[in-house]
Amino acid sequence: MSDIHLDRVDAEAGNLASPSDYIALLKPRVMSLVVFTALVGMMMAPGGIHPVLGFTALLCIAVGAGASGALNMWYDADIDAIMKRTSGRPIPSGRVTKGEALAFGLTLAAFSVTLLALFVNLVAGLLLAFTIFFYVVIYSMWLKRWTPQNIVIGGAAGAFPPVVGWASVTGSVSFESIVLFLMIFMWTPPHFWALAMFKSDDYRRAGIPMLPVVSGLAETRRQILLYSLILAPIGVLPTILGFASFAYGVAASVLGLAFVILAIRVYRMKDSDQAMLPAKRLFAFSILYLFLLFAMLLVERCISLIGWAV
Ligand code: HEM
Ligand SMILES: CC(C)=CCC/C(C)=C/CC/C(C)=C/COP(=O)(O)OP(=O)(O)O
Repeated sequence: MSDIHLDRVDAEAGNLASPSDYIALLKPRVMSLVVFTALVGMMMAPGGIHPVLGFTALLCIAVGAGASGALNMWYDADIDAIMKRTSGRPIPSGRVTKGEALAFGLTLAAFSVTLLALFVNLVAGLLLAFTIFFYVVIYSMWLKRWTPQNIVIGGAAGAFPPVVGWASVTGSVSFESIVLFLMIFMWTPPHFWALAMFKSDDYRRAGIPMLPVVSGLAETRRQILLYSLILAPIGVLPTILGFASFAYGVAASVLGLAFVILAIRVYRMKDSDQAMLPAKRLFAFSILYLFLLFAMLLVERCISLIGWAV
């Protein structure tokens, strides 16, 4: 029987997809922070945008991010079925066929890019298209299965959303939006490798060359600390470069110090440490860290807009 026929047999065996399965294809929890960073990029851009256009732009970025998640799950269906962490996802569990996920992702990608390009501006539309392409083709189809540096380069896909948000307002890429890109780009390796440390058996079973699988836990711990030491000062760049307040700089410095302290605790872990609490703590803190940095930038921007309006 053909793959598609088998897929259909699975789906008709009582595993029919529900709307929540299609929502799961969008990776909503991961993408929520991605879209938040895009909102901050949009709000920090000079000049402002009509609320309707701003909402449309954010909707397109959210739908585009979801589309990239669905296309990532379509392509990764084989390894997702092998890894415990992902085996319950809609495609490996037979609730959605690969063909349905592919059609769903392509439709959402085409819709979001076209709407953003026509309703907001072409530069933002092209940047969104490139981000989707980078995540689905460059990262998921090529880097992820080829090199232990997969998430370092692939991390660029996750760092583009604030650049797309900024371009939605200005129609261009600026030095400040590149700084926002850098903050996420340098954040991604410690964010992900902390997780990969306690999920390395999954990746080994799936044959994915993640750093802990290829170079071992000691090298992974070393690189987590290295990237964390680079990330901490980059988080303070908005103040250093004059587009955030001194108060933001102090808070970002404290958060960066906390990030480095957690990374040092990971670095000091023993290979025999099965619980891997320091790695789990760093992974959880990495999400809070990025959210707090971008939330502080957003609050500052809103205060300045209100102050300007009053
Ligand atoms: C190549 C870059 C990235 C990789 C390889 C990566 C990898 C992962 C993985 C494997 C998970 C666990 C997800 C799960 O088990 O369902 C995760 C969780 C998460 N990631 Fe990342 N991530 C990346 C970039 C980002 C970016 C750019 C953001 C946001 C700006 C982000 C935000 C999150 C959030 C919020 C979670 C927690 C989701 C949950 O609680 O289920 N990630 N990441
Ligand atoms: C606007 C737009 C297109 C935004 C996309 C932003 C983006 C690329 C975020 C990265 C999210 C992520 C979990 C990557 C890991 O994929 P994985 O396949 O390594 O993770 P998995 O194993 O959990 O599927």
